[in-house]
Amino acid sequence: MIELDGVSHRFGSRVVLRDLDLRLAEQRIGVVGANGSGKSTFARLLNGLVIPTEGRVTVDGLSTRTNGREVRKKVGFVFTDPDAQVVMPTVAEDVAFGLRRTGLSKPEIADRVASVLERFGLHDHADHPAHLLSGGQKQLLALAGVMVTEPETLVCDEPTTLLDLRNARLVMGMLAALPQQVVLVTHHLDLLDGYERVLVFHEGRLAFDGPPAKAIAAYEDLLA
Ligand SMILES: Nc1ncnc2c1ncn2[C@@H]1O[C@H](COP(=O)(O)OP(=O)(O)OP(=O)(O)O)[C@@H](O)[C@H]1O
Repeated sequence: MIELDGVSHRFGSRVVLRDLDLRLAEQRIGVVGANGSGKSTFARLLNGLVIPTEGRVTVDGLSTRTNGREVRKKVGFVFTDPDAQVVMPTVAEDVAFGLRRTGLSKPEIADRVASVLERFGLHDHADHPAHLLSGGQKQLLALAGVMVTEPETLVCDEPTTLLDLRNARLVMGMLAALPQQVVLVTHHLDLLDGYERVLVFHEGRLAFDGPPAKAIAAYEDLLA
């Protein structure tokens, strides 16, 4: 369970998020809002990539400020651009990278990597250079690299923005099938169909918090 208590965040003198008190318990949570409304900053608070200048974020009681490493084991993060995340020469090595400090043996790592590559449809590419994958395959690889660490929550910051329709569907299909909690930041409101809860940000404030249809109506009102 991720909780935010009295959270505000500023970059320099600029307040980009204000007064957030939230408990994120639902399995599928969407995050929408205009450019610059604070969505990415909010997403990054959830696993300690950003530490709030006021208040605290905890994951199962662990503070992102003091327990960043433990928190990041529980909360995985997928960036918009997989090139920010894909770091090793081959597909299999890249997935194994996330397991390097887990104390797992080499055969255990190889097993886990093989099963994740199979699940994400990348098993035929295990020894291929990661940089030669298509955009959609790279995003799947980034997702596989996070999922191999078995996080309880996956935070995705516009993971389909750079993808064509086919690849976006592929990635969304994989996300939809995950048993884990997913927090999805997106500008594509149709992706939030079936989500339990949608947070609408506006100028750094939480302007609406509720089911998708009402959230989308609230978002449209804000933009009108
Ligand atoms: N590292 C940073 N240093 C300074 N200002 C930042 C930094 N990151 C974000 N900001 C500012 O914080 C505000 C919120 O940015 P954020 O990226 O959270 O918004 P967003 O809703 O995700 O936007 P978009 O939809 O364009 O991705 C913006 O005004 C942005 O310029």
